[in-house]
Amino acid sequence: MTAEITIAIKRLPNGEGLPLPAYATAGAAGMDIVAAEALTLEPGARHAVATGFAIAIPEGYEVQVRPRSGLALKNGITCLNTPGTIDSDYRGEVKVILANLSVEGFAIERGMRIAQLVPAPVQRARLDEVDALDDTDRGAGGFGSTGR
Ligand SMILES: O=c1ccn([C@H]2C[C@H](O)[C@@H](COP(=O)(O)OP(=O)(O)OP(=O)(O)O)O2)c(=O)[nH]1
Ligand SMILES: [Mg+2]
Repeated sequence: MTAEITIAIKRLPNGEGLPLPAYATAGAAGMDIVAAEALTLEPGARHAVATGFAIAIPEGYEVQVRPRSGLALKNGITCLNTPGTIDSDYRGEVKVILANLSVEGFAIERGMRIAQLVPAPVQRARLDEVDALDDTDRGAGGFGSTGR
């Protein structure tokens, strides 16, 4: 059993009767979250899907909203902004920005598991503005500069 953090969760009126996010298996990295609304996502469309809950993440952590591979592979449904970032100071409803990359419409049902939440520690940084950066072998080479 790895260390756990505690995240406060508040069920919103539109989340009444829905399961809260939960791990599907003992070793799951993500808690599955369900849709709090029903809609059909047309090909190429996107929608911020309601989840019916809000959370308060401890300072020093974020929660990532990640797609489910089954929906991606079978239906072309993904999180457009993956991984979505839930800030520790956000108190609004968690939403899942789903996009349909397939050529068929996809029906999202209320209660359907649409994404997963993965908490992660956050490393913040202070910027130190300088006139010159140190030299490296790579230098400014990037974007395929080392070949295929
Ligand atoms: O998949 C997501 C991504 C974000 N959010 C919420 C929580 C997050 O804390 C807030 C802001 O997200 P982000 O910083 O990614 O978006 P932004 O476009 O930079 O908005 P803002 O100006 O509000 O920071 O929106 C979600 O509910 N789901
Ligand atoms: Mg932001």
